[in-house]
Amino acid sequence: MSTDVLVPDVDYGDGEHTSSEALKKKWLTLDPEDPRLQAVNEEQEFTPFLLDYMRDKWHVTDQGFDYNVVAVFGSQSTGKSTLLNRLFGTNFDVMNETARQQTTKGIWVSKAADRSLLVLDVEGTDGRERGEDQDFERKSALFSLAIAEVLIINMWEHQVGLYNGANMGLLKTVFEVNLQLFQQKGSPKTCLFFVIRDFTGATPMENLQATLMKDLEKIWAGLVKPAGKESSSIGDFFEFNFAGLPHKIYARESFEAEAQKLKNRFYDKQDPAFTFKPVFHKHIPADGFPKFAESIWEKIVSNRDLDLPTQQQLLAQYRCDEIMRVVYEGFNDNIKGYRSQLEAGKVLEEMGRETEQYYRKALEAFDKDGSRYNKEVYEKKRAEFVDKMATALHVYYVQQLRNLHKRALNLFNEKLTESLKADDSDFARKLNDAREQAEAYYRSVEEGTRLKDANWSSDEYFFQFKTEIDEIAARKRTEAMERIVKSLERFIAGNLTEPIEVLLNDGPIDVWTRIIDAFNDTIVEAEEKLRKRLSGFNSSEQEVAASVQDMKMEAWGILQKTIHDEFADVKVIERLRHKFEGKFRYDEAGLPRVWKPGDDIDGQFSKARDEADNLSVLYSKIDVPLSKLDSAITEDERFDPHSMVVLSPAKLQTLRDRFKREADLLFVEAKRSIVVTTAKIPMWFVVMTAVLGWNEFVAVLSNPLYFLMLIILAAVAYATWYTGMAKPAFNVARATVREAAKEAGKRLKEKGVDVDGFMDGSLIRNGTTLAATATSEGVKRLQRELARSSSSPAAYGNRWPTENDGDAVEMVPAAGRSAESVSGRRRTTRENDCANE
Ligand SMILES: Nc1nc2c(ncn2[C@@H]2O[C@H](COP(=O)(O)OP(=O)(O)OP(=O)(O)O)[C@@H](O)[C@H]2O)c(=O)[nH]1
Repeated sequence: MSTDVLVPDVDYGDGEHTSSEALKKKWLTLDPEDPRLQAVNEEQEFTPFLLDYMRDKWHVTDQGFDYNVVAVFGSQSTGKSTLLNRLFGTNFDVMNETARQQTTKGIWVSKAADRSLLVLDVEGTDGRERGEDQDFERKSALFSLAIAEVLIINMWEHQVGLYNGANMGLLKTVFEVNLQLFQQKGSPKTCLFFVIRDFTGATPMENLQATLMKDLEKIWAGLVKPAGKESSSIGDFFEFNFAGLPHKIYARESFEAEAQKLKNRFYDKQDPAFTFKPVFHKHIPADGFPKFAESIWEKIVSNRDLDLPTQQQLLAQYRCDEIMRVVYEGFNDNIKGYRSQLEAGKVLEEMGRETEQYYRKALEAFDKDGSRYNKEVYEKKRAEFVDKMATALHVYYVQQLRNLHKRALNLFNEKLTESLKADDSDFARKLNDAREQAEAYYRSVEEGTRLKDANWSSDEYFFQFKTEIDEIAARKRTEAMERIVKSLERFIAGNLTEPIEVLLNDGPIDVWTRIIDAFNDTIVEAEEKLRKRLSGFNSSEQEVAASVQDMKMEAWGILQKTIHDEFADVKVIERLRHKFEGKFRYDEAGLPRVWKPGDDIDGQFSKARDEADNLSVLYSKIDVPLSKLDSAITEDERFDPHSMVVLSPAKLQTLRDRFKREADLLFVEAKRSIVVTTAKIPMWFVVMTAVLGWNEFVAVLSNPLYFLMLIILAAVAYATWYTGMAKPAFNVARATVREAAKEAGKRLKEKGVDVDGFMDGSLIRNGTTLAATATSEGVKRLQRELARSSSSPAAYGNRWPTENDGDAVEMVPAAGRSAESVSGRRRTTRENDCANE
């Protein structure tokens, strides 16, 4: 992870804003090749480039706590810069010997060669240029004390023992401020490293050291200490090191040798006198150092209370926020691609595994940098960070659950439909299998998507999912049961339709008993089938009983419908006529009757008619006791006792009337057939023909030519009849005769002969000579019969004619086909009459 952080605009200390861009512009005169940086300029402004230098030029920001800070203090032109350059390989400006002017202005910072060590070269104290103004040296001392682990106090040997020359006044300030800055127990100590320049050795170092310590103790004793720190010693807050450096010019070799030894104390960790002890470290992570240093300086400059622990906490907050922001950006870049896919309704099965990785990586990166800061702040910020990432992921989790919900439901639907494709058997097991698969899929994707650290609950979503599965299952179950019932309905209908039709056609006296028996047998069988099929539904006995009950009522409905269909008007009339004709038109042997004069047509008619009428009465209702029906049907509230009535009385009467009209026609037909038969060949005509034509008959038989012609004519007649050409031939002949007659009539008329009677044409129009040959007596009988039979239903007021009704009846028109038929026959009769006349 990168901890690259731009110089912020906000001072985290108290919210005071700094325009870093403006500041940067002002500072842009920097030489990019210069490895040094002026941290604080003469106007007491802090550089906006410290982070850039530390990160890009010195590469220190990623060092965590593995870096050190050293600052040098001392009077002006005491060789401080020379010392730092010699010890740390820096290139701070060194005073020109000839000018003897102050060279270091403000505070400069550079990185030591070959080591993560920041070196601060501080403007010399007692400077001629600043005169009596000690403000800057106090501020710079405070600043150095706050951020540096080691303060090198640079002084000439001859200054030891002098209050001002040894900077004792400044040190007093340092001690006082230190007491405020590092009040808390366990706060880091600071190392005060006294380097005695131009050390001659005349006074042993131990003596110089003792003198200095005596002066320092004296200053410490004179300090007003804060409450709780009254008895604290100087050693509680500082450690002291001492070193002497011979004259740089007059004892060059010794200077170099001692300088090398001194360098080792800053570089060599194995050196027992190694300066940078962990206890001196200020615990500011390298990446937070620029901001920390800046905020400290701003506090100092603005003369506000400088509470270092608070500053450290604030820095921790600031840095943790910064780290969080940077890390979260990377995390968000990784996960944002899922959004569009989820919104498109996809189920991303790998998303959970991947987001978990991104989450772990981000947390690791945050921990790496954030954990170096104040623990309390870091942990708080970490929790915030975890929450932030989890919140972002939870949105995806919920969307995933929504998509998953649909996908798993589809899966359930598909599985169930597929398994029920063959049949509905084992419905409960198939349902359970499909449900288990869908739920397992839901669970596995849900678990895979859930962030391990989060305690998200999917219970509500899962409950909703299960509820919908239940709804689908219930629907599928209903559908499957409906299919079973449907197939049973087909079975019931198939079992009932034909037997009912046959029974109704036969019309035995116990027709209803037999129909109900067939019905009862069918529902017993259907119940058995239903129970068997429902056994795969894991239904309770109560549910099964309810289904059986429904099935029985359904069966009852089917029976009624079947009966209803069978009792359509046409069918009832057909059956009655069938019954009637069976008795009236056929004899006991089943042969068609040929009515002859003297036959008891009326008797047969009455008998057949009564039988048919009885049948219509039998049909009128399902004539069985209710007890014969399954009590489950008769006791059901849906059962209507009126459903036993097949034909309402009014309907029955209408049908009877219609049938009677048809029966009447048959009766008339029968009567007419006798008239026709009778009218066909009158006996006297036969006798007269035999008598008058005896000679011709004998002549034909005795003459071979005539006889041959007779045979030929007979053969032609037979062939014509046999090939079905008789009627066409007859029509042709009739048309020819008619035309010939017309022609003849026309010619006769032209010659003045009256031919109207001849042109009447009734003989020809009737197409039969039989009517012409019928006797007027026969025709009169036919007329009587027609008049009597045609008028019977209306004339007798819907009752059958009796012996007393007499012949004189009123003619009434009959409806429908019967009426046409009757009127047609009336016409025929009138025409016959005309012919006879
Ligand atoms: N006598 C003596 N002179 C030294 C020593 N080291 C450096 N000088 C000289 O002292 C003069 C000042 O040196 P600087 O290193 O510039 O001193 P400084 O304390 O950094 O000066 P400012 O930054 O102006 O405060 C230079 O002319 C050096 O040559 C030393 O050990 N002894």
